[in-house]
Amino acid sequence: MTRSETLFEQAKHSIPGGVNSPVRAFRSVGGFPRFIARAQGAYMWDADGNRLIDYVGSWGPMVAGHAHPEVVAAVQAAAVDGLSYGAPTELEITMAERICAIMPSIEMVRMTSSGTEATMSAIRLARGFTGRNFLVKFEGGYHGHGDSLLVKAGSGALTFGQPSSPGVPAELAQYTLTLDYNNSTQVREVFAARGHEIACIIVEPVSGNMNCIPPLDGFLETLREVCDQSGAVLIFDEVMTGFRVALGGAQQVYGVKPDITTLGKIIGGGMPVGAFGGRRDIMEHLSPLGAVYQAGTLSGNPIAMTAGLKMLDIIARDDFYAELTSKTTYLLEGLQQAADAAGLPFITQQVGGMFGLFFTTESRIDTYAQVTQCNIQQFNRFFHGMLDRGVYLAPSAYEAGFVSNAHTQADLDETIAIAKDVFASL
Ligand SMILES: Cc1ncc(COP(=O)(O)O)c(C=O)c1O
Ligand SMILES: N[C@H](C=O)CCC(=O)O
Repeated sequence: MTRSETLFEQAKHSIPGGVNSPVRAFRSVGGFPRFIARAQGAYMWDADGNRLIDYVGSWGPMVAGHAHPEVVAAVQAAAVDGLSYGAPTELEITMAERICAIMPSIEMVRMTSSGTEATMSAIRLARGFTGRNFLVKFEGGYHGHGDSLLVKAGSGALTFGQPSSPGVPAELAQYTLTLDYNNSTQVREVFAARGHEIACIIVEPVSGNMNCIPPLDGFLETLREVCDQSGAVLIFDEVMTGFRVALGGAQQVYGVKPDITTLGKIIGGGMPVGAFGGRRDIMEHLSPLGAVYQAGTLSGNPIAMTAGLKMLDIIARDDFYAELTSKTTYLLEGLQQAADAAGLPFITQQVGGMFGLFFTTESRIDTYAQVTQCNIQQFNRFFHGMLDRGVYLAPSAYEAGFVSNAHTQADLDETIAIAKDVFASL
């Protein structure tokens, strides 16, 4: 057995499924997860010493590469001043002001310790603000594991066959209305019938938890319109897309302004962080100003704020996103050519530094139903072929992939050359 296999067996005795987050267990693709010993730039090294070119990037946060020297130095310097105070700091003001400057739809923001907390808190706030109970989400959309949001959810919830988790009371789940992503007609119909009961729509503006699916023209605009007409709150869950598809997130790319935005991943520079923010008149309903309660012992943690602020410095530099986007495009064009040469039905989709790989005869994928029709077995064989040769892709056909600016031309070329071999072997 390899060291990773041995560790996995050991882990299963004391950690449910051997992992602290289900997708890591590789159940969707089969085999055993690689236990990671260290990471630097575009690479991770597993417990057996294998170097892996990484296109997961801790599920998004590592947009500038692993262990970026500036982030590491900032964290080391901050740590000697204390790890947590449970009292306000100037760093938190700097972080809030930076977020508000980057995303003009955000007038006030509150930090949390995870994306899940951010989305849970955002929907509670929307319910408290509107006095309504129902929320709209989209099938295959994943917004963390808050009860109201674990209904027909994406990501690991989808691949483990339990998109609607046991443990979520039916009485609560009934308030979650789940519609089809990219289906504007259905959204209009539901709002025409029940708009007065709906507190909010929560949407991944680019869907990244059922592979990578950009919004169709007019879809996000329709969400904005029905919310304006009904008084519902429009929540863009940009935990994944924020600072990933562009500095200002999907709302910058598509020019649609949400009422509330949820953030996470990149904003923590690799530390556990989330945030939610938006219109001042809504945010002022939060405790201690307003009656909607929300709190966190480690919220605004000084080390996390330091890492996140350094990350914001790095990604705000000239051409960061032009470079990230062109690297991603280069990779995907290379993969497409390699698949074409092998005669395989395969397409890719991309928004900024985020991408999707689909084994399909379709020319594009716009819906959850289409994703489920893709050749998942072929993806799984591709995944293992790449992994065996040193390329680490997301271990599921229902996850997006991520490029970082630490990926060099040589890394991308190496990945494409490996993919040529693997496609030919499928
Ligand atoms: C779009 C989206 N929202 C929310 C979350 C939840 O974030 P976290 O895993 O930090 O709780 C995730 C990722 O897991 C996500 O991709
Ligand atoms: N798709 C999820 C995050 O975006 C995967 C991360 C996890 O659940 O561990």
